[in-house]
Amino acid sequence: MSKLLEGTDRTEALEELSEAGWTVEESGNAMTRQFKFKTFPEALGWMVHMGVIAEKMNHHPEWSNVYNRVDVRLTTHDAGGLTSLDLELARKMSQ
Ligand SMILES: C[C@H](O)[C@H](O)[C@H]1CNC2=NC(N)=NC(=O)C2=N1
Repeated sequence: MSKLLEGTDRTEALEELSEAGWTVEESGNAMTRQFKFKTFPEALGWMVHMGVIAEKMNHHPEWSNVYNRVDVRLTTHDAGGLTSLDLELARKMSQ
């Protein structure tokens, strides 16, 4: 099971991801970002693409889609907070 992020590793990683548009929830246990696409098919295609990646990682986002928007929340349920898996998936989503 992945360990919770702590200390400077956590601080530096979350600073990097905040520059990529991610926001850490008040609890500190999850991070969120909204993705906007030109069309619904584009948003759906991105979800399918990221869904394959998430399944390969065995680490799955909490997400919702409205037309061309996808709202994503990342947290590691098994650990009860943010781990390196959340960072890895956030980086892949942010490419
Ligand atoms: C049994 C299975 O490995 C676990 O439930 C995996 C699946 N995907 C997961 N995704 C996320 N975000 N957190 C988890 O703890 C998690 N655990």
